[in-house]
Amino acid sequence: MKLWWQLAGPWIKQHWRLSILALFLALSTVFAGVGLLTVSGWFLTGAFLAGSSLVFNLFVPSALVRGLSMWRIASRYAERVCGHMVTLDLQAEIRTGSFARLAAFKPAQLAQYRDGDLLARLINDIERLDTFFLLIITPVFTAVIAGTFFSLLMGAALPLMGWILLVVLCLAAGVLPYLLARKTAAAGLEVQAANAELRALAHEAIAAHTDLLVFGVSHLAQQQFDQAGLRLAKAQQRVTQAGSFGALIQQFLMGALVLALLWLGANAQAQQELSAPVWVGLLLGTMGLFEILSPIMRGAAGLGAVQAAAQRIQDLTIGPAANTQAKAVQAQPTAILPATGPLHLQDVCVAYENQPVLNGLDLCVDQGQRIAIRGLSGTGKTTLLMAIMQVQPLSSGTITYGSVNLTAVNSPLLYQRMALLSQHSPVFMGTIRHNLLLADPQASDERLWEVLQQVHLANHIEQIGGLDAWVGEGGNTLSTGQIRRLCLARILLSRASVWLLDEPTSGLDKATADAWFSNLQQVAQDRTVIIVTHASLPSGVVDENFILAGGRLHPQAQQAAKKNTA
Ligand SMILES: Nc1ncnc2c1ncn2[C@@H]1O[C@H](COP(=O)(O)OP(=O)(O)OP(=O)(O)O)[C@@H](O)[C@H]1O
Repeated sequence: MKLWWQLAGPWIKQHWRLSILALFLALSTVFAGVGLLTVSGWFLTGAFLAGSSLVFNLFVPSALVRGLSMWRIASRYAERVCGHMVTLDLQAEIRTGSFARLAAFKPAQLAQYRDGDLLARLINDIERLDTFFLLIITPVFTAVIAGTFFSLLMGAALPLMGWILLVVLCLAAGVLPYLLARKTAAAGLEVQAANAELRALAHEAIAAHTDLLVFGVSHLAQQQFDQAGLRLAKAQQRVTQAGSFGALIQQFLMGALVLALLWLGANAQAQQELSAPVWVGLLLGTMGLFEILSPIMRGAAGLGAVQAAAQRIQDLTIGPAANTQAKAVQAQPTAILPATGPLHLQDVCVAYENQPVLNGLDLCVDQGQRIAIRGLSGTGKTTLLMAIMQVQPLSSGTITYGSVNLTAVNSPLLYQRMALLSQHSPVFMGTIRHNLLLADPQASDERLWEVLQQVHLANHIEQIGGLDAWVGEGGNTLSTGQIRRLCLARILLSRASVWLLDEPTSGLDKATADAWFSNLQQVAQDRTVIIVTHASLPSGVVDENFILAGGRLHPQAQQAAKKNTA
């Protein structure tokens, strides 16, 4: 409950009128239903007895039956609409809030989670939370109010019957669901975890589908999937079995209650303490109350899963990773970053799990200068670019741009000044135009065609239908080299003053790569460009070459650079 409230509380406080309306409409539906059965029982018995000489007013009960049935229909409809508005809006609020917090994570924080698990948290777990309002809060609220009211009514007719009804309702709507919730807590946890595992495995298997086929190991992925599916099925079975057993006991209780009321009522009627129409009416009304009880049992059986889901969402949004992010955001001063200036790295150290990768690295790049960084695989070239983008935190040292320390600059401003083409820059599902406008939403079509020309992709885009040509998920209608060129075109559109290009021409043939590099000076104009590459560059593309080795940059003569990469 506490976990759920932490997630749902802010929305409910903001929309308390709608939430209370939903609860009262549920209560109104129960009152109409129970009232309808009570009056019907009273009416039918009274009408029957009227035929055998008892005087009975037929007009009032028949009008009540019609009125209550109309009330029940209208109230049920309004309750469904309102209840679903609450749960769906609440779900949307939690989902968008969680996504926004997740979007602010740095890649290293996101890397702590499997993609499929993140999806499971944002979809399955948030969906699971709706059970709490619909199957716990609403029926318990109605059971408490309608149950107390009806017990008082019953007690007014015959006190013992009222007490028995109250005790049985407490057992059926309180004690039994509580015990069931405790019994299914562990299995509920398992259901959510197994669901997440299944999603993660499916996600990974789809991503690695070709390799799994080529290596002939798809059966291993299948086995893992089967095991997770079996684990989920077993956990769900445990929840269902416990839930069914709980429902059975509840039915027994209800049956025993009906028998007790029949017996007590028959005695009271024989002793003329209770009229027959009132007795039958109250009995049927009691049976109408049972309508509230079955959702409570379903809700109680799913409470463990709700608890687990709320915990998993909390771990993501206010857990350690999110806290680090929140602290970083709080601590972020809003220094103004100049549009141009020298980029200066001083004594920069970066380590992964205490393993140093960059170790006292120094670099100074003037505005408009273009440099290339080479080095053996794994020496830390990507890490260096990530450190400049403030994506990878420094263990020590400083990075300044125009004399402003980058740690003092908030991310949106930093990303206006610096653009990164990473090794895994993605193409998003959508059109070519959609993918390009991400870098500059105001860019005209002429400008888009211009950058496509610069990356030697314009002809192909014309052939596939122009800027509105659709590229599939991850750009799967394009070749690897075409995807890379589209990402390059996106960078060329960026108005940032510093371009950080990690293996910009990977996947391109040498002629296209050379042509692109040769054009770089013209397209980059007065931007600072740092290129991480293993390729040999045509002469004059960069002003300086460096080798990254031992965690530091070492200047390299142009000629030596060519030999090194040849
Ligand atoms: N998130 C991470 N957690 C732990 N170690 C990491 C992480 N990212 C990178 N490393 C390690 O840091 C080292 C430098 O990685 P980096 O990707 O910066 O190398 P690189 O020089 O760009 O390599 P390549 O030329 O192959 O792209 C590698 O040994 C790598 O295993």
